[in-house]
Amino acid sequence: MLPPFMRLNEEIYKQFKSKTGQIAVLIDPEKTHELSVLKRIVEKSAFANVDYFFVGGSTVMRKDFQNTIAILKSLTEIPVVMFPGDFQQLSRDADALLYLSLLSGRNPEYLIGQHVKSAKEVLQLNIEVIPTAYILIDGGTQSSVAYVSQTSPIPKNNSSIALNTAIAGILKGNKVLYFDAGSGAKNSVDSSLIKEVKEHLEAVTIVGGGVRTLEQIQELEKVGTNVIVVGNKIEEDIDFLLDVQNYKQTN
Ligand SMILES: CC(C)=CCC/C(C)=C/CC/C(C)=C/CC/C(C)=C/COP(=O)(O)OP(=O)(O)O
Ligand SMILES: O=P(O)(O)OC[C@@H](O)CO
Ligand SMILES: [Mg+2]
Repeated sequence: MLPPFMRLNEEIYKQFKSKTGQIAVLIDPEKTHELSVLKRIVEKSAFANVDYFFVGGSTVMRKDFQNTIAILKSLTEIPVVMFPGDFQQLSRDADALLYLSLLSGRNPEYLIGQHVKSAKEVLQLNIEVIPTAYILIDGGTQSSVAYVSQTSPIPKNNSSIALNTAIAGILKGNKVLYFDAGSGAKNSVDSSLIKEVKEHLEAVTIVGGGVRTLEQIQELEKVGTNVIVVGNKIEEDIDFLLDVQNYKQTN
């Protein structure tokens, strides 16, 4: 028998693939789980034509994670995608799960351990599962993900390791490449890396970490990034979504 998610029609994956320059707002349920705050974010995101909500964090309790997703689903039609920091961060209310393997690291716990611990639960969620090569690139500050996973990111100036990791990720069957400079990164992922990756692979690309300006979004869109993730900037300044609205209208 096929696992249930294989019978689903890859709706979110197809949507990722369909366009470049899509925007995902990252909600970290550890900081943002109150109805009133989520309501404000949802309203402004809908106005800005945001494409997805990603939900996750490096240290989130299951209860906050599941409540946050349930609230988002009750407020909006914008797809809600799980971006889990660990195997506790699962909910059956979401639209899809980024099934992350932390390929930039060499910690077996984040390559297979977390997956084994949650395998049956994931199968029973009966939602779209998107195998994702998760690749950390040095963003100039130690990121929570690097700390929590006890791994080192790929050095920023070594595009050859990053490219080879991406190729290996696709050869291993991942369908999406997520390059992350880490939450609150000083330097976001260089568009030149994405350009190089796109010259070798047709894969869907997601980029996040330290994206705080429309110029960065535009640069990343220009080289073919499918989804650009913005977290901290919106936590600090929700009106950045007005700029996003402007950007979306003119691009
Ligand atoms: C198999 C399942 C269910 C999960 C996989 C779990 C794995 C392998 C995760 C990869 C490593 C990891 C810890 C990813 C975290 C991704 C994430 C949600 C980052 C957001 O970081 P923040 O939590 O916003 O950072 P701050 O704590 O600085 O806010
Ligand atoms: O919070 P920021 O810096 O936007 O980072 C987003 C995300 O990709 C981190 O995992
Ligand atoms: Mg965060």
